[in-house]
Amino acid sequence: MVRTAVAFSPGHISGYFRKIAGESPALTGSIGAGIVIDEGVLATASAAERREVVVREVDAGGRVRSESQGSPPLEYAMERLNVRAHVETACRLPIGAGFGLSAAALLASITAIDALLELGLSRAEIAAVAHEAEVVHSTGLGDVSACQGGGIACRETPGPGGRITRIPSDQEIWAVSFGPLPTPDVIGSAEHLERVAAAFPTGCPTDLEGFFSRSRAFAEASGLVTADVRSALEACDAGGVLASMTMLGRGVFATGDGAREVLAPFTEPIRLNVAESGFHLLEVRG
Ligand SMILES: Nc1ncnc2c1ncn2[C@@H]1O[C@H](COP(=O)(O)OP(=O)(O)OP(=O)(O)O)[C@@H](O)[C@H]1O
Ligand SMILES: CC(C)(CO)[C@@H](O)C(=O)[O-]
Repeated sequence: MVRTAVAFSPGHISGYFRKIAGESPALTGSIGAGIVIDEGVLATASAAERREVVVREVDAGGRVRSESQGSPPLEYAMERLNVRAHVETACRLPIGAGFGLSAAALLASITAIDALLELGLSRAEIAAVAHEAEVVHSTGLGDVSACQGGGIACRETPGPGGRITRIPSDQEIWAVSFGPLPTPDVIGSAEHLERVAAAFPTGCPTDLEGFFSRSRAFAEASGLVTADVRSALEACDAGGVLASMTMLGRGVFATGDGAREVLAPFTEPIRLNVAESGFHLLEVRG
């Protein structure tokens, strides 16, 4: 039997953020808040002579919807750790749509590689490598920090070692995705970042409602709302449903009575729960 290690990381819906530029990738990141979600990325690692990554999007029944080879941030992380492995990732949520899947893929894959090759990395070391890969590849700023634990996570200082407060919640979250909004296009643009910085709300939320109100105010002031997102937000407002835009994706997330019904005419809503915990190893076989 081929020896494999399997790990999971939750994804993260960012509600609002502000880039904090430091002198190195480790000191660069974002502050802000988001929801760590129970859907994310499952990574399976096995021994290989080369660095190989297979990325799969699967449906609820586990059937493969799309498959591609390679993941630049993940190959960067393997290079940084000076290891070679074959990694397969699987996710049910769409990639690039604001569910923080690049961070989840990194955290799950590095955790699996660490167990497979018995590298002895601590959680903080796994998060540090994942965060560096995100920053270097402009695929995320605060998602790795958030996915170290569960809840509604408010990042008060940048980086995975930063100060984070977490509020647990058993409220269902409903999300719709109209398509990707490439993260590098936004976090690599000085103009977007200036507007995002000016839109940043003060203080950490103390409950889900406070998180939604801050996220929505940010989305409106950020200039990032697209026409399709606007239509869904207006429908939520008309139905008295708390909602905001997934950062960074062309999508909307909502909560409370009627959220599913209000979003259903746009496209099939996805049901999510607030995650109880962060990335973790599931098993080592063989
Ligand atoms: N499931 C995955 N498995 C492996 N690599 C991934 C995965 N998801 C994303 N990546 C890598 O991250 C890169 C950038 O992804 P991107 O930031 O657009 O996606 P995302 O993290 O889902 O979106 P967002 O940051 O907006 O939430 C992809 O080109 C890919 O290389
Ligand atoms: C930049 C970002 C919105 C991309 O998902 C996220 O990493 C964050 O909140 O910092």
